[in-house]
Amino acid sequence: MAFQILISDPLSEDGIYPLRQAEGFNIVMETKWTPEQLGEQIGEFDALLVRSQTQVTRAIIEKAENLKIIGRAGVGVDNIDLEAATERGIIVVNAPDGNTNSAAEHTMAMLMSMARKIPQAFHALRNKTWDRKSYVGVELKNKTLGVVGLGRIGAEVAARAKGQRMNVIAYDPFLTAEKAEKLGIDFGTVEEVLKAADFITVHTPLLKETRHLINEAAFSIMKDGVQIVNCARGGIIDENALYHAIKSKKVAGAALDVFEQEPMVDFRLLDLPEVVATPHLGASTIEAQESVAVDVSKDVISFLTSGTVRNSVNLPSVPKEIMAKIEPYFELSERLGIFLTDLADGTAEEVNIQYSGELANMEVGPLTRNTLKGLLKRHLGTHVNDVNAMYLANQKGIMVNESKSTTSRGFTNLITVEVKTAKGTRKAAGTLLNGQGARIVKVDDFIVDVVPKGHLLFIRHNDRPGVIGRVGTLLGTEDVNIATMQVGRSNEGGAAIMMLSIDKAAQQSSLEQLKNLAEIEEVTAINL
Ligand SMILES: NC(=O)c1ccc[n+]([C@@H]2O[C@H](COP(=O)([O-])OP(=O)(O)OC[C@H]3O[C@@H](n4cnc5c(N)ncnc54)[C@H](O)[C@@H]3O)[C@@H](O)[C@H]2O)c1
Ligand SMILES: O=C(O)CC[C@@H](O)C(=O)O
Repeated sequence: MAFQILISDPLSEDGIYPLRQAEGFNIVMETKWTPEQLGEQIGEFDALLVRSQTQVTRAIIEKAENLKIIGRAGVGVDNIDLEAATERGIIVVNAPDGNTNSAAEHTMAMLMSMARKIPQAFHALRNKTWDRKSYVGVELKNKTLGVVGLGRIGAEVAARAKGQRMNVIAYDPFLTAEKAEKLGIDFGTVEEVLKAADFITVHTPLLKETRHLINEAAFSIMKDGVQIVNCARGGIIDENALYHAIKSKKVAGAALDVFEQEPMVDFRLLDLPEVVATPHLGASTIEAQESVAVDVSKDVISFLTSGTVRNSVNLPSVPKEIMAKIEPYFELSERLGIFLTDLADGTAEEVNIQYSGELANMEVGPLTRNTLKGLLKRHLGTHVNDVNAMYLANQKGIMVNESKSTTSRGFTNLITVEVKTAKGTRKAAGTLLNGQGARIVKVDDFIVDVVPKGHLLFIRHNDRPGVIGRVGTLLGTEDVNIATMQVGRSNEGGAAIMMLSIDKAAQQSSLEQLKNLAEIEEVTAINL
C-alpha cells in the first residue's frame, strides 16, 4: 500500500518533485483545510508536510494515528508542538539550510529600505506626491550593526553588513572569540550589543528564552534613534514595547517581516511612518522554496523507506556512514532490552549501558535508544520507537547512563546492559559474532552463549546432582521441547544457572511446577 502524504501549506511543485517521482507515495495537497478539517483527516496520513502556516498542535497530533513524520519546509518549527510529536514517536524534520541565503538577503533589503525610507517614498510617489524632503535617510557605512543570534542567517547578514562597510557586533551564546575574529566582527553580551548598535537585527529562534527578548527594558538601554530589524520570528520583539519606543522617538525605524500573530490582525505598527514591513517573505524566493521542499521531500522518502533522515529536530541525526556501521547492532541492543525487562523484577529505576571494544569508537546514541525501546515496549506497547524512547524513559523517571570502554574481555564488541529496580540489579551482555549474528554471552555473572530469539527459560538453582535431570523430565511431561540448554555455575556446589531455549512458550502452570522443584531458586520465562 502506498504511503499517504499530506501537504497542507503551499510548497514548490519543483521542490516536491522527488516525492511525485518516488514509487509508493500518494500525495494529497490540501492547503485550505481549517484546523477542524485537518484534525478530521489527519488520521489517514503517514507524513505531513508544512511551511509556517499550518499549526500542528497537540490536538492535531493526538488524532494523527498513522503519522510517522512531519516535514517542515523551512527552519522554524515553532508552529509544530514538538513535545506532543516526540511523545507520540513522530519524527520532525526541517530544512535548515535551504532558505538561509534568501532570509539573509531579505534582511539586508529590509535594513536598506528602512534606512533610506524606500517603501514610504514609493508609497507617496504612487499617490502622485513628489516629496524629496520627508524621505531623507541615513547611511549604513561606518554605522554599527548589532546582531542578536549569530547562527546561519545571522552570520550571513554579518558578512553582508561588512560589505556595506558597517561595523558589526554580535551576541550568541555559542559565539567564540575565534569565530568572531574569523568573521572580522566584535562580540559582547546582549546588553553590550544593544548599547553599541545604531542598527539591530535579531536572528534567534523563538523560544521561551527569546520571547520578548527585545522589550521595554531592552529599548531603554539602546541608543536614541536606533533602527531595528526582525526577519526571524514575531514575538522576539515585544510589539507593544516597540510601538511605544517608536512613538517616543527612541526608535527611529523598524523593519518587520514577522509578527506576533500571523496572518496579522493588529495593524497599529503599520500606521507609524517609521515602520516598513513585509508579510513573512524572508524565505519567499523561487530558489529557497524549491530547495527547502526538495530537502524535506527527500527526508520523508528516506525515513518512510529506510528509517534514516538528515535533518531531524527531535532525534539526533546520524550520518549515513556511521549508521551503516551501527545498524547491525540494532537487533542485539533491542533484544537485550526486552531480555532484561523479562528478567528484572519490578520497574526499572536506572539503566546503565556499556559499549566495549570496537563500539567504544562509534556513535552509540541510536543503540541506547534501541535498548530503551526494548525495555519499554513490553509495558508501553508498540508505539515506543527511536524518537520517543529516551523521552518516555525520562518521563518515567528512569535514569539512563551510557559509558564506553575499549576493553571487552575477549570480544571484539560487547554491549552490557544493567537494569536496577527496587528489588535488585540484573545484567546481561551481548555481542555480535562475525557472520553468526547476535549472542547473549553473560547473564548476571554467569557466562552463557545464547541466541537471543524465541522462547527462553532462565533458571537459577543450587549446583546439586539431579537438578538438571528433574527440570528436563518435568518439561518433557509438560510437552515442552528443549531445543538448547546452557548451564553455568559460580563454583562446584554453589549458585548455578540453566538457560534453555524451548520450542514454545511454557504455560504458567509449568513454570510454577518448575519453581517448586528442590534446589530451584528462580524461574523466568523470556520471550524475545
Ligand atoms: N523570515 C523568514 O521567512 C525566515 C526564514 C528563515 C528563517 N527564519 C528564522 O530565522 C531565525 C534564525 O534562523 P537560522 O537558520 O539562522 O537558525 P540557527 O539555528 O542557525 O541560528 C539561531 C542562532 O540563535 C542563537 N540563539 C539562541 N538563543 C539565543 C539568545 N537568547 N540570544 C542570542 N542568540 C541566541 C543560537 O545559538 C543560534 O546560533 C529562526 O527563527 C528562523 O525561524 C525566518
Ligand atoms: O515558510 C516560509 O515561507 C517561512 C519560513 C521561515 O520562516 C523559516 O523559519 O524557515
